[in-house]
Amino acid sequence: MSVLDQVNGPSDLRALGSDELVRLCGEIREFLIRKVSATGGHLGPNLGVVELTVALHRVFDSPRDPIVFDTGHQSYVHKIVTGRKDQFDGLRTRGGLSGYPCRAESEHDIVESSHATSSLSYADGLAKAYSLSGQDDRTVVAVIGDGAMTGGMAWEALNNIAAGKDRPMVIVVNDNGRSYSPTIGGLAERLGVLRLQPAYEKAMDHTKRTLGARKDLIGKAVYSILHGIKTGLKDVVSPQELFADLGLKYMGPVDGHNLAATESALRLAKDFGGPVVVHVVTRKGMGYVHAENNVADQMHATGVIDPDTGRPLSPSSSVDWTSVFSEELCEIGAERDDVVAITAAMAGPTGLTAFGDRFPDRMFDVGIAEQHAIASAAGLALGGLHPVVAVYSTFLNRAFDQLLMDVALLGQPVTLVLDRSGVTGPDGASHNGMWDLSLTGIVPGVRVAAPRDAETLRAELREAVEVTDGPTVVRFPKGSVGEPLPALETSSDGVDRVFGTGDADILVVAVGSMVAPSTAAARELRAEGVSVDVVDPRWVYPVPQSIIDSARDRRLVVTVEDNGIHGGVGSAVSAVLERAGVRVDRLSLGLPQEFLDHASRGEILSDIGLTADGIADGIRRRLYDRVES
Ligand SMILES: Cc1ncc(C[n+]2csc(CCOP(=O)(O)OP(=O)(O)O)c2C)c(N)n1
Ligand SMILES: CC(=O)[C@@H](O)[C@H](O)COP(=O)(O)O
Ligand SMILES: [Mg+2]
Repeated sequence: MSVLDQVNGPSDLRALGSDELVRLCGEIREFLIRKVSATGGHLGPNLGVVELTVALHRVFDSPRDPIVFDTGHQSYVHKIVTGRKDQFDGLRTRGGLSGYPCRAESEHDIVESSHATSSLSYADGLAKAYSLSGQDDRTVVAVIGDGAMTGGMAWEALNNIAAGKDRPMVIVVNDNGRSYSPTIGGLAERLGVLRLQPAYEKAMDHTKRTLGARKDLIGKAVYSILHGIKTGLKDVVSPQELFADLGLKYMGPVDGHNLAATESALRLAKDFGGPVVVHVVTRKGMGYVHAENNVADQMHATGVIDPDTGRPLSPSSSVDWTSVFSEELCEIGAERDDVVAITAAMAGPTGLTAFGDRFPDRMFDVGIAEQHAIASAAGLALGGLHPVVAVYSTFLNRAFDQLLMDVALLGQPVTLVLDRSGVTGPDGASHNGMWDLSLTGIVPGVRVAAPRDAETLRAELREAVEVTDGPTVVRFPKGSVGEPLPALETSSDGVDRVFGTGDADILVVAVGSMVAPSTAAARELRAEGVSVDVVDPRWVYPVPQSIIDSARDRRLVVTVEDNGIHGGVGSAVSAVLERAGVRVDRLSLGLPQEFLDHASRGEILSDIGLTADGIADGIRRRLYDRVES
């Protein structure tokens, strides 16, 4: 029987001896490689926290001592040792194990959002609650990556945590030197240099073990020389000063793959009885050569791969939205040297790597700091440039005020490119980009484009960077860009009719990725004698006048969008029609205002009815109050 077979909860970990623990960590690593290769997921981050997570659950008494994982993508080991190892075949699939902590799965899972940098705020709140309710014997534990530490909220929280000298809290900084790519900025440098001085660490450890025991002159002399080196470094790097200056105790750096060392550091920190930062140095992808050697992102997030080669089992042959954006931005960048790009630690996933390679001086990685990304873009625009900020749609939520008050209020020419708009799927509720059309819809002066295919993406991106008097947004979904959808006719204000004769009973206003299924639905309905026109506004905000004019003589005006149904394009169209005195029956099709459980994008859109059949049925129901059997 393997050691892992004996582990069905944290208490089982505490009964294991050191040899069994070494075996267990090896077995967990092999388990992760085998299982995550088959499902896809965050293989690299979880391989990096095997020993750390085992140590955490041996030292702390979860859930009494809550362990809050920041971002949560590195919580697979936590799930394995808290009784869910048998559920990994369904990882990130409908009805299967979530790829992030999930309160419904376990009492050991405290938070769920996959948005980085909120763990320390949760921890501060939990610690205050325990203090106020007389539960001072509970230690709050937060595990935050070096990448997540580049988010501003971390420093807002640390500022408050430092004031709670008597509130037990252990903040584990899991420092693997990377977000997707190497972590950037002053913090990374400070965390990094000590991390890169293993010789110093080994010398210090050796001294502590040998000479440190000697209280004579030699022992003291050698120890003080080494300590002097560390102190000497302090002007340059030492993170303990960084945290100590905030009034926080700092311990480290600790080798996060040395289980005994990590455990003893965590025990010391737990006994301290107040807030302690434990700086743990780990390696993303540890123990899997194909992850460790993956220079792009050390297998931060993989699809289904061959575990023996690390290569995708079914490499995608179709062109994806991100690649089309990446290529077009590079062409724009070659034509206009005032165009600059900003990423929030996701140059690769958002397609900005190529732009950065070609125009290194015009590419800024600001860390996981979307608020700073957009506010600094306003500064770049005020300085006469045209910044293009590429983020995942869901992360715009984090920086809405910066779009509204730092960009739009000043009418600054900033272009936001929102990748992963609409339903994303396997990453669960907090990763769906289902709020961006609602959020941007209330920004005065904003112009929002939703391309339907590669050609309209290229065109609308070019149109966006030509705008000089306010923010522009271009949003598109995850995955393949699909077949070209040519226009039959284009109105004077740029609205494309993609189906119908232009005088049909029903007008369908389809947004972006919903143009294709809406057109297929219209074809289905035409075969039943129902006349439908399908138009693509291309620029959905402000709502084009020709949409208003075209709605006047219709039996029904339908809007279809891959966005929450409240406050999106459907709401905007209804509002402008009402303001224009256009009385017409309306049907808004979109995502329910709910947190959608993880499943594939296709499964979720099908469940909701944002497919050709679903859209056709929605229209039939409105027309005849019946559904095609
Ligand atoms: C607000 C926000 N922006 C971007 C992301 C996308 N993202 C997920 S994990 C990750 C890197 C996290 O780096 P780090 O905190 O160092 O954790 P590691 O993967 O290295 O363990 C990023 C940028 C996110 N989850 N949340
Ligand atoms: C945890 C996180 O935010 C990202 O790693 C995300 O899982 C990546 O999503 P994509 O696979 O859509 O790039
Ligand atoms: Mg990291």
